[in-house]
Amino acid sequence: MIEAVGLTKSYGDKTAVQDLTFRVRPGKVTGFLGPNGAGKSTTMRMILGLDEPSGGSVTVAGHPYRKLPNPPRTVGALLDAGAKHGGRSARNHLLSLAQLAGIPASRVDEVLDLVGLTSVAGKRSGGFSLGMGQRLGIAAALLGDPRVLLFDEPVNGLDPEGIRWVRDLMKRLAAEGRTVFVSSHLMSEMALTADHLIVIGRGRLMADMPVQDFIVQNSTSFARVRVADVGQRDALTSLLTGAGAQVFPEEAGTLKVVGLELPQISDIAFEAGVRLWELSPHHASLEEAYMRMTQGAVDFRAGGAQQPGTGPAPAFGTGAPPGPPVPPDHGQPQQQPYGAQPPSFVQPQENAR
Ligand SMILES: Nc1ncnc2c1ncn2[C@@H]1O[C@H](COP(=O)(O)OP(=O)(O)OP(=O)(O)O)[C@@H](O)[C@H]1O
Repeated sequence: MIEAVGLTKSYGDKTAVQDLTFRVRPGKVTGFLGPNGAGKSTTMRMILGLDEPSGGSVTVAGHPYRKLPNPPRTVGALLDAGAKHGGRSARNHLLSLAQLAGIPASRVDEVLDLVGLTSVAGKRSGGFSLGMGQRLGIAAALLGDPRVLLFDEPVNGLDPEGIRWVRDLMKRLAAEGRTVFVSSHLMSEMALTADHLIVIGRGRLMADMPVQDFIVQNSTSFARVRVADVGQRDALTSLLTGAGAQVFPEEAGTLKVVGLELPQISDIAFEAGVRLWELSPHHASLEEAYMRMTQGAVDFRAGGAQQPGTGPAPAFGTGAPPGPPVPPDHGQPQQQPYGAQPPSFVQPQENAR
């Protein structure tokens, strides 16, 4: 179990993580979701004792990481698959980590086998593909056979086969009763992998619930309505709104209607003498719900087309409201802005077996 209480981290006047309280339970894959810059890596680093909280606390198996009696047996982590000595073979890389942690060398071959790297164990890891590098990072995380595992964006850059492999592995580890905490900015991936979701945006908790509940609460059904006479659109909007619907005009001239069944919309239009050219059912995807929930909580957006908090209000739906408008923050680097490379294995300098 991982438990955060009021966890906060500030860098100068920048608050990366704010008052996060959550529990990550064993026997489940818990997805840690948030857009770029939401504070996922910072949170993971605090869990692993690599960053000191500015406020609050976080414990793993009841202890702050640095006070764990036997860290590598308790927690394994993949933070950055690139953090390895490329000149070393995969086996030697793992052997050196095992030695530092007091883990028997025989475990190295076990984990190489587990991640499917046995046939390339003697090859320089510097020549590995992205997928092989991820597997090696995962092998390092598994070395101590820990009960708690953290993976930061483990499927980044992987091909579909690699993604599937990681997904199956996470599920298997959770089925063995381990605590599996995996970060991602992809809702679609987490919907397939995770049992439980913790969603953050701009460092704040936005959702903490089972995936199924998130789906039920956030996948919104709506109707798309096209009126024959554009001049009647506003009148129909008022009638539908009066009947309890939320109505949003769309760019194509259609109306998006939330909260009324299709026959109700049809009847209201019929009684008002409004001729419809389209009345169709639609379902917002989970990805859309997540985007809507975290809208305004995004530090970095591809193409720079939209600044944080300045996007359109949520078009419809039931997600949490977007955060308040926030000034752009393009001065910050996107990933691992700390200078030092985090280890792919949380080093047990003390108390190693
Ligand atoms: N050492 C630092 N100094 C200043 N600001 C930092 C530092 N580390 C992180 N930040 C800022 O804190 C915020 C959270 O960053 P973090 O890397 O934890 O987010 P993330 O959710 O992991 O994002 P990504 O998905 O892009 O990795 C960002 O605005 C980032 O710029």
